[in-house]
Amino acid sequence: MKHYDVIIIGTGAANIVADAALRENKTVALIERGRFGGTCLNRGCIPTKMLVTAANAICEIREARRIGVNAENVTLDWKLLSERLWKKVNESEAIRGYYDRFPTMDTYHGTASFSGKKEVTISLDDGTTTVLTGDRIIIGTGGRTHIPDLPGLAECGYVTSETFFGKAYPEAPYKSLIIIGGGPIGCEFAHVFNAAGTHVTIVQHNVRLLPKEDGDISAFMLRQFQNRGIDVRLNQDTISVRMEGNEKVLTIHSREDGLSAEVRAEEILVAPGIKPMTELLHLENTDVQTDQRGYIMTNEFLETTADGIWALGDVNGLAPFRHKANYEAEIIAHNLFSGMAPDQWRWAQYDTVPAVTYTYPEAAHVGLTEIQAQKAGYTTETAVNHYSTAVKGYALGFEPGASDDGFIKLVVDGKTRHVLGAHIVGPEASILIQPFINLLSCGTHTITPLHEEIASPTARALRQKPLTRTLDPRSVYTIGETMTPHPSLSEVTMWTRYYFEKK
Ligand SMILES: Cc1cc2nc3c(=O)[nH]c(=O)nc-3n(C[C@H](O)[C@H](O)[C@H](O)COP(=O)(O)OP(=O)(O)OC[C@H]3O[C@@H](n4cnc5c(N)ncnc54)[C@H](O)[C@@H]3O)c2cc1C
Ligand SMILES: NC(=O)c1ccc[n+]([C@@H]2O[C@H](COP(=O)([O-])OP(=O)(O)OC[C@H]3O[C@@H](n4cnc5c(N)ncnc54)[C@H](O)[C@@H]3O)[C@@H](O)[C@H]2O)c1
Repeated sequence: MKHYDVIIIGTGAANIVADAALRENKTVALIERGRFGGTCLNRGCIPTKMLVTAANAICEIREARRIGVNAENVTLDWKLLSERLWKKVNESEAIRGYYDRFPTMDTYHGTASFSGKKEVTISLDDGTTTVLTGDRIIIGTGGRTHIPDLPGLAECGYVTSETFFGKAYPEAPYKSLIIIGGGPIGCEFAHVFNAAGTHVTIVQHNVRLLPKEDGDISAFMLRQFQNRGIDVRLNQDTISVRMEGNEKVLTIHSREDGLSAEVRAEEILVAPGIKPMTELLHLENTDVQTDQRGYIMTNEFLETTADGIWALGDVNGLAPFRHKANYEAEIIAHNLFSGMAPDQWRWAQYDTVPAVTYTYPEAAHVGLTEIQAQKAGYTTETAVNHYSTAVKGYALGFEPGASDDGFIKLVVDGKTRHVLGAHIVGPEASILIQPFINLLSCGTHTITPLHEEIASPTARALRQKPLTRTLDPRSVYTIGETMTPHPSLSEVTMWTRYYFEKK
């Protein structure tokens, strides 16, 4: 049985912790059951944004007519786009080789599960098993698509974001596509395939598209989708799927008027949310506790209920975004492997996690919605400003009062006039949101305990002090520690700290 200073399960954002441990010359075991690099690179943010960027260009070129630019026959070269996409995704093949160069690291390709409190058994891909122990164990196993229990779905076949960026990747855009789920995955895929000429139908359970966005933004996005010919069915129960010839037929049931209907397409993409990858871990052999939904509970230091085990990213159920997973990984790396004394430790705050949906146009937000702010007891004021009011917005073709004239909605505390939340819908919302993320992230923060019952002796002591931290807006370190929506162009400007530190 081999012993390590650090065992890391999952090679998404947890690789950041691996890098920090290696810099401290720790012995590290890195375990991955799928492709090295995790969801973001292999089947998430990166390949979707390769597709979205091409789809954006199609929409922009078509709309440029209104500012006097005519281009005929705008078509999508799916083959070229796909070649570029897979070239990027296949960078994952180099990741394991990169880590294998470190004498203090062993990489394992297989499925990890706990066989003891600090003991991990790996079912390796070659059919053998191996058992490891570790002083510190980091769980970064992510999540995967939650498949609804829908009669006929398995028999008729379907794709998920995982299989789409795998065996089911199509040789050409579908002729027609049903998308189950109107969240970020459903809406981004709808945008891509609509731009590619596919007839897209979204079947959404919620009464809104993108229900995690401000209500006005959801309504705006619905209008844009409908104007571009996407068939959006809101407030629906999915009942069953059957084949009719080569078509998949989905029966739906309106939750509003009780009427049933059928939608049909060549393929069905299932995107109704994710569930945590915890079931293979056999956490019952540890002291790691999960919540009712199966997510690993973590505190503000990413400690779990088990001594010496940390968890980060999608598996803890707190804002499933890559920038949030990176932020958490950097906190663990800083606290465990930078040689900092506990009073220099960092802790996670989740009130400034930004979110961007990369549709056309983009939707971005940080902080509270108006309703959330009112529920939190604020007397709110809002300010709305449309793209058409700015010279650049008008130059881009937005006319006052037009149905596609995007906007920013600021939610402000009526008493202090502090910004509580910013919500933007329109071109490059992912970039326009960044100043508000920086604004809300800067200043002096006092530790906010999360899951107070999860408390190592150090965490308890730091909470009692209580620890404070000042993020000076001018400091490159503050810039580096402020979240940047992944993968927005703001990363070019916001990742300066990495270049400064020559990482
Ligand atoms: C289609 C799609 C688009 C997305 N787009 C964006 C976006 O634009 N912006 C954004 O911020 N977020 C986006 N996300 C979300 C983002 O990808 C995730 O939040 C992020 O990748 C989570 O990182 P992680 O490190 O927690 O987990 P992951 O990157 O999922 O890594 C976990 C790894 O652990 C491995 N693993 C699991 N169980 C075991 C085990 N028992 N043993 C060994 N290995 C195991 C898995 O194979 C996986 O490789 C998107 C997600 C999807 C699906
Ligand atoms: N740009 C980004 O940052 C980005 C992009 C894609 C995904 N992600 C992340 O990945 C995660 C998964 O994305 P997602 O869009 O699948 O999840 P989601 O949970 O945000 O949205 C899923 C939607 O599906 C609907 N739904 C659930 N069950 C349904 C059913 N049976 N029939 C019809 N509709 C149903 C829900 O009402 C919900 O609005 C999200 O948490 C998201 O944060 C982020």
